[in-house]
Amino acid sequence: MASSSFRPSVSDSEIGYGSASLQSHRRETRKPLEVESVPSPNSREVGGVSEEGGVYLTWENLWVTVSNGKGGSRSILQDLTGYARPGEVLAIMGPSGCGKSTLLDALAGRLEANQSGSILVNGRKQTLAYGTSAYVTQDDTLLTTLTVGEAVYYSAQLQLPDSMSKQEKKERADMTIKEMGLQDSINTRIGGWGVKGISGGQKRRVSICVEILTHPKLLFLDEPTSGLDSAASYYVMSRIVGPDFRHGRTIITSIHQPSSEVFALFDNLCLLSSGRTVYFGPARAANEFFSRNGFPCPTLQNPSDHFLKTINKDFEEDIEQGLGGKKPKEEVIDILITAYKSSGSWQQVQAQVTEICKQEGDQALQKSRDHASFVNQCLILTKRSYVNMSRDLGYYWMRLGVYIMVSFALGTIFYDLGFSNSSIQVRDS
Ligand SMILES: Nc1ncnc2c1ncn2[C@@H]1O[C@H](COP(=O)(O)OP(=O)(O)OP(=O)(O)O)[C@@H](O)[C@H]1O
Repeated sequence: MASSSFRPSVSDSEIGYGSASLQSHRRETRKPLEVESVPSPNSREVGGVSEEGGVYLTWENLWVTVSNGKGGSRSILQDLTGYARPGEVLAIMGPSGCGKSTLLDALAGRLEANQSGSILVNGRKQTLAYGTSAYVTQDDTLLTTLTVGEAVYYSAQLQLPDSMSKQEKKERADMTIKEMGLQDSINTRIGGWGVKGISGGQKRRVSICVEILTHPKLLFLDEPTSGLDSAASYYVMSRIVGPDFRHGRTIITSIHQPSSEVFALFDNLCLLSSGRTVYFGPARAANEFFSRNGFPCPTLQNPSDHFLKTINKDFEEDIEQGLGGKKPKEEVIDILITAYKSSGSWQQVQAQVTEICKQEGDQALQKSRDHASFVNQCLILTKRSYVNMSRDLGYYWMRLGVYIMVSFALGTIFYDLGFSNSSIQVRDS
């Protein structure tokens, strides 16, 4: 699991996690989802159930509330319902501040804020076990002095169990590096402030490598393409959500402004505006939803740009609604939210959630995977820290300089002090 600075405090809600995979001996007998949905071009659906043995995540009536600083509260997420299935990629999109990261955090069980509603894993309220899920945060927290290979290999040693040999861990690290297309940069330093290293896109991929070493069934990605140009974004996203990588995995990603090529990689889309659902459903049907409600995407415009422009109320600009004339943004958003709540997409989402939850009977809790023992973790961290410090000359020499200065300052106090009481009193005065 990704490093997390906080843990959930949701004891009063129905929310719970667990790791679960569908028991293999019941796989053949599982009923297909009976919901008629637009088939996804990317998913590997078999009789309505896209992938087997994976993690189905559903959330219903999810609210997240924070204090508004004036003794009251403010809802960041309002009554969200949705699902994510194995072998599929769910993209969470919306204007800045609409609640994308909050939704991801809530689903991943990393939220401190008050939340209510139900989040179920394979139809059950359960806790995701170690190694079942991973969370790639928006910021890359990598040691800049290590090479790509070292960063991934040290992580493999920390995360993978002692029952795996060093060679097996190395192989897993190499395979993951290859999977993310980083084999040519394996010996290049990550680099950072003042030291040139790999590119921003490669850094994002290293961060992802580190998180997927345990082969998590559920992957959360927070803005995996932030700071990348459109070509790099496509390259990164096509690696992450490509057919080989997504197989059996449930991937949920928040994303700001995908190009049309990147957008085409998504199966489902959750479009948020001020914490409310504007649209949830097949990504390729979103255009039709906007057109049907009077906001067609202009020719040659990227659909995702059009969606975001239409529902972004940070900048006052009236929007043309078909023949209905221009409408203020607030009104446009309300029209779309109301239209979604009365659409077939909304009914399909509810039906899918119900169907997924119905299948819970045959889903066993997955055992928590092992990681390196405490002693091994201490040894690996010490070694990694030593490598890091010895390579970071500025940090190393600056510390050495400070220590020498402090020693000198303290030494002068005792220099030529003598051994008698009077000499100590003289120095004291
Ligand atoms: N702990 C908190 N306390 C108060 N407000 C919060 C808290 N967490 C999030 N918010 C607010 O909730 C809203 C949604 O935040 P969030 O980070 O989820 O948005 P986002 O869609 O991910 O934004 P961006 O795309 O810019 O990263 C923002 O207005 C933010 O200020």
